[in-house]
Amino acid sequence: MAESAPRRCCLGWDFSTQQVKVVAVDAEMNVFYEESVHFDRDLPEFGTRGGVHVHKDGLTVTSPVLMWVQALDIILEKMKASGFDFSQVLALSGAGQQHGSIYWQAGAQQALKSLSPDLPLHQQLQACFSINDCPVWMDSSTTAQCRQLEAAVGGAQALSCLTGSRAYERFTGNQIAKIYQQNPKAYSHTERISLVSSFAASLFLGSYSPIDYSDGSGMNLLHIQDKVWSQACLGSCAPHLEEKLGPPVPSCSVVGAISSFYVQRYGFPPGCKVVAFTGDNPASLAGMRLEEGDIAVSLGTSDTLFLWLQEPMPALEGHIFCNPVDPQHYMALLCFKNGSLMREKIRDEFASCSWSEFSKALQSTEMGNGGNLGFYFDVMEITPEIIGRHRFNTEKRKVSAFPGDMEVRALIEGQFMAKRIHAEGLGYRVMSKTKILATGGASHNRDILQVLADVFGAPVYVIDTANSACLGSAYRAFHGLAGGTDVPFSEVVKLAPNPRLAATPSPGASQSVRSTDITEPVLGEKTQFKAEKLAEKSTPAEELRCVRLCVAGQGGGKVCESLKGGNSAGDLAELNSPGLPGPGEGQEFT
Ligand SMILES: Nc1ncnc2c1ncn2[C@@H]1O[C@H](COP(=O)(O)OP(=O)(O)O)[C@@H](O)[C@H]1O
Ligand SMILES: O=C(CO)[C@@H](O)[C@H](O)COP(=O)(O)O
Repeated sequence: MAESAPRRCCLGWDFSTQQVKVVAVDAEMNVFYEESVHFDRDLPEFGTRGGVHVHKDGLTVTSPVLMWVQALDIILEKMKASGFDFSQVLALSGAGQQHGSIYWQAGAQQALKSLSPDLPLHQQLQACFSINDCPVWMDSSTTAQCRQLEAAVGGAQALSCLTGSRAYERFTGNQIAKIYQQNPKAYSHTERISLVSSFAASLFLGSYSPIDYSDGSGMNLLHIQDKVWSQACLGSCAPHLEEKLGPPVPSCSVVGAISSFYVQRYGFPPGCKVVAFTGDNPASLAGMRLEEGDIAVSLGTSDTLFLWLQEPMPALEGHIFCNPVDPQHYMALLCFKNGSLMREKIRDEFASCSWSEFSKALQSTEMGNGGNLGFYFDVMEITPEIIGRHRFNTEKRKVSAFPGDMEVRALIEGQFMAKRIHAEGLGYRVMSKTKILATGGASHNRDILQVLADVFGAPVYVIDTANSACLGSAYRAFHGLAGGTDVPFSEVVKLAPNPRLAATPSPGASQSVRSTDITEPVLGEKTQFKAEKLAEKSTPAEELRCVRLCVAGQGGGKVCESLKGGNSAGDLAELNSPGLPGPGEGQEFT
């Protein structure tokens, strides 16, 4: 709740997959206010599940743009009703789910500039969008556009060297290309294309906000070293794209002052600054004050794993983004689509729809799950591209089910094992000083964090606010206010509370790695090699391929010659690329 004594602060927003959230942070870096609006629960008229619409083809996934606008109206009204003192807000920044795109219709800029304080935003912006249902990060319908883009720039590795990633279906350039090809009329009526982050910033600015370098790196369009749009990529995706995107800016830029709409309707000070919004994962990096050598694991709608990098080393798996708090540096990211919604499904099937029953199942089963392994991908996974549930018993035979509690442990161990193996594929090594920083909704669950500590063999830390994207956005607002690039981010947030230890590896974790061969793929060193070896001994060919895909992904492989050099994450591992399955049918989350 807001306090009555005036408290100068910055606001941090997060427009994530399932909700809009906000925190207020005071000058001593204390969080003193939090609020959220949940799309499914608070805006049922939009008919979303998990904040999205999954279309009949199982691949197309969208969210209604007006739902996001209305969610902002609701959360601002909630803040006002609680007595929140908007007059104390010095600056604000925010984050958005990455990759999603918003299409502003010709004339929308004018509507944004002339907002009346007498009406909520959603009533005034109804006619501002040429696409009402926006593609979001869960979409995997643009394989054809991905292949076109890679071919246009000389292949997947060449695209990765240029933009930090090979072509991914959810990346915005490929989504824009699909809109242009399938709905050219809507494309030509579009005067501006925003990411979810820059769209949200535009709502506060009352004018189009530029895209920041860090979230812009998730589009397959930005030259991540030169920090300009790649003409080759733009040209391959759609005509006149550069003018529809506008020039990208450093992530710590002040993009303007808040619109008079907020001054008059809510009492924000007219000088309140808007600092460029960025992607939710980059914002989380800021919120957790990640340092080189640490690894962050975000357990939100998606699961992501990210680290700070000094030098970009783009490969065929994972992503390199411009760093949101230091324009000279980068971050590496792996994204797993089957995150919280997959855990919710297993919870509902095997733990009576209850997180406490889910925790009991983890407590009642042994580390290593007696040698039973499971990989669960109810929707087409991103890392690696695979679908289905794949369980292997102690004899390494594929089985169709486990007893309930074992199923829960197999899911969580399998999810973290995949994360460790894919991180190692990018060159990351768990070392004695490694800290894992956990965030996102599932980081509330201590039993899940214990498995994370056991699988990585490293301590897990959390911050008090599980929403590190909001927190990072407030910190970034302070950074922008203090002068952005001229001031080290670490200096601005030095008063922020340190992360708290939440779990340490259980005694015997390393013991069980050595003592039983089946736990090695889950807990041990050289995991990929051993998992493959185990599987080769006893698993039929098709299942072996599945294990390989699960544990090894598609391989990081070659480093771009031009980018070779020091890498704080260690040397990039050469993986044997096992090849990928063709795109399969997606499934609806239910
Ligand atoms: N106690 C818990 N144990 C495991 N998962 C949880 C728990 N509480 C919340 N969650 C998960 O957190 C998810 C939301 O995480 P959050 O980081 O807020 O997502 P997003 O930012 O993508 O909207 C929910 O889908 C839910 O499954
Ligand atoms: O696609 C990615 C990252 O590449 C996702 O991580 C989205 O950014 C969605 O974030 P959450 O809503 O799950 O936090």
